[in-house]
Amino acid sequence: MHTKGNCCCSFEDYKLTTEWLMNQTSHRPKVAIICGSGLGLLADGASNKQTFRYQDIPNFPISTVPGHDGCLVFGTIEDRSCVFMKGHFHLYEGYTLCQVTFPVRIFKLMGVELVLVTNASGGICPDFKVGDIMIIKDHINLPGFAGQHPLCGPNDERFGIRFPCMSDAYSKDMRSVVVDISTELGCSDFIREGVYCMVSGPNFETIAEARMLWILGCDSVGMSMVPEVTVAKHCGLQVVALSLITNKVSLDYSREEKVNHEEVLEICKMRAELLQKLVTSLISRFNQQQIINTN
Ligand SMILES: O=P(O)(O)O[C@@H]1C[C@H](O)[C@@H](CO)O1
Ligand SMILES: Nc1nc2[nH]cnc2c(=O)[nH]1
Repeated sequence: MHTKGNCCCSFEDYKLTTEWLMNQTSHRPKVAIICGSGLGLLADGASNKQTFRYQDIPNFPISTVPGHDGCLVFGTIEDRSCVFMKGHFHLYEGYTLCQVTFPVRIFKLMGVELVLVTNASGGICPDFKVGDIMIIKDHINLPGFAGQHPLCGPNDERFGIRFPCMSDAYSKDMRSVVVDISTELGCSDFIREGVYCMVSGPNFETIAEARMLWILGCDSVGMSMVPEVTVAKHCGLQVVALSLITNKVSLDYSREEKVNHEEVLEICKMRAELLQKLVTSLISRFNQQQIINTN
């Protein structure tokens, strides 16, 4: 890869990877699903699967975090060709934001129209319970405030404009479809809506940090997704994002619980089946043209 300002990938890098993948598969996905920590199981329901390990794909970073399998799976759900990222990339792994978001631009060049993101996060809103699924309605890009932003550096107009609008990053129509689906599936008790804040990690929050985030309007906190969503929105993709609340973030010095990654993965396992049903139904609605291009 070449270095261009803050960006380490050129348009040719993106093109080369896209062409390599398109030459290996006959799938032409319109939907990409980015599976967060421990949520790679979401790909298991697909048929006609074709799997590529990240290390075998030109220019692709590799996953270094437990719970992130590190492979790209093409498959069919409800007659719709999809591509799943089993594992995504994080700043705390030492990747640049250009590497973290590399796959999103590959999806764009492949012809993807909708990116469905799942992740794990800690619940800050005191009403949230472990195992709740938060439909993300907005985010706070905390690393972005400090210049760790995936769109810093020369802007490539082939992907999008210099100053993209982010006030509608998470499609309102799609969010209401998720609410409808959760009612049909009888799981609306677990469904919340809220604001996700990205921190770089890798440590979980101090109590003072958690209190600050709550005052700032954050309902949950995690270490991913915002760069991918920003790049997806920049290049005109629709986005829907679901965050699994895997732990409650402590706002109180008297609380004894200590969060750890194993607990995060355990809760992901517990909710993987429900998330899979939600994701499948969402793809099928997309398939029925109910929510396509209505952003
Ligand atoms: O990769 P995601 O954002 O789903 O997972 C969160 C953030 C860290 O990677 C990990 C910490 O347990 O969970
Ligand atoms: N930053 C952060 N990321 C998480 N991912 C899962 N839980 C948490 C959490 O409590 N804090």
